Amino acid sequence: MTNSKIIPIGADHAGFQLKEAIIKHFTERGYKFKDYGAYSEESIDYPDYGHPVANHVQENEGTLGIVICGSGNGINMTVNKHQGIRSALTWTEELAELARQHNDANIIALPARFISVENGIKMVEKFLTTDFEGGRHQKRVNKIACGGF
Ligand SMILES: O=C(CO)[C@H](O)[C@H](O)[C@H](O)COP(=O)(O)O
Repeated sequence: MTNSKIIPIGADHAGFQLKEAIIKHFTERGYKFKDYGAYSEESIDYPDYGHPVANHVQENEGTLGIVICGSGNGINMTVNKHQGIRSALTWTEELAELARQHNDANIIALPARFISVENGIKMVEKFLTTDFEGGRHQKRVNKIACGGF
């Protein structure tokens, strides 16, 4: 993915600080974001910030998104309810890379309370710069959509 596409990002209060750090780091490197909030550490509900990111990815083919909450699970579950969204919860760079290479993930979900900011940034870097490998993985990804049931 080039850094010309707008990257939708959303987090709950637990992910707010990591979201801000990611936006700062990558904006300085020429990436552009659509920040769907949250905009502070005031307690709010993660689905309200995950759904807009999923909508953005659905409406903009080829876009990759970022969602963050405390464990990563709640907001990951939220975005995966959307048709065509394949969101991967990751906590290592290799998992972020594999999510793109093997699963063609279009959203990365980060567990802010269990990773460092540095690790979060490294995972996002891998996620945004790794391509789907296709080949044997394409037919498996096609089967995720449950079209055969
Ligand atoms: O959705 C979650 C759990 O799957 C996230 O980790 C939330 O950030 C967490 O539940 C928020 O917890 P809090 O006690 O309300 O800060």
